Amino acid sequence: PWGYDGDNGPDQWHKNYPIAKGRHQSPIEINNKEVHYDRSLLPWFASYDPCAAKTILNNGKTCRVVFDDSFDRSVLRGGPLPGVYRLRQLHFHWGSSDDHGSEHVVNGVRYAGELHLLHWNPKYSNYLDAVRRTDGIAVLAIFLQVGKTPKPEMKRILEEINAIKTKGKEVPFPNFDPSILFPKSHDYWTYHGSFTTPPCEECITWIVLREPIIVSSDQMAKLRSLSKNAENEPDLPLVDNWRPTQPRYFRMVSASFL
Ligand SMILES: NS(=O)(=O)c1ccc(NC(=O)NCCCCO)cc1
Ligand SMILES: [Zn+2]
Repeated sequence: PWGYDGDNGPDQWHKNYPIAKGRHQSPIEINNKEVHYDRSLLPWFASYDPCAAKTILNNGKTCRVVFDDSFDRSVLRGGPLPGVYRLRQLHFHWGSSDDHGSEHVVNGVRYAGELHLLHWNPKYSNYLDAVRRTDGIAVLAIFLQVGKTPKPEMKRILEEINAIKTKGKEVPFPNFDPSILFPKSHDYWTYHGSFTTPPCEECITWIVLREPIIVSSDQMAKLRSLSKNAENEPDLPLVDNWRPTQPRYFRMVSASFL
């Protein structure tokens, strides 16, 4: 199966997922020189129900929090989106050290990690149908920057890490509103792209926040303490689960700010 190692890593994915060599792949480099300020872009809003949070799990590829998306309970709207999109899950990408780990890169800056909040368009009958549509999915991406004054709200997620150390572990994660993780500024870049892992479908409206959230080096170390193997297998650290940036081709990256 696909992974992030030499033999099954990003350069090999196209063998089983040809769209990985498509024209609308993610992540990408976001460079000020090539970004277009779009004053018609609206602010985005998240209205999340804390009771929609269900579980937190380790799937061997990332740490994921799953939400009830059986109705419009926790939604993202506004920004570049034509309507409301339902929150389905959030997960992280991180490096093996603090100097890299994000998927998007901003003016050459790599962050220690990246948080993705994945939402789908309820105009489609279910998530798997939305994945096949260019306007099916919206991902809100937030950079994790290592600093001295970490965001206390990250603690709740990192406290659960010990319970999901190995692949396949899943525990209840009730009463959590992920909007407490948001930075002050809602400034964002937006462009059309894809899943950053197989199946690499080009179904995502990306909303990448300009302002990172601050985490501590210890908090990043906590994420790196996860294992990609199952409980009874040799220990393999779950680190460097990020895809390198992909060609932008003829895509416009719009900015909501000057
Ligand atoms: N990192 S990312 O772009 O936010 C991302 C989110 C979900 C997924 N995968 C996913 O939802 N898979 C289940 C449905 C796949 C349909 O074939 C992959 C990458
Ligand atoms: Zn992701």
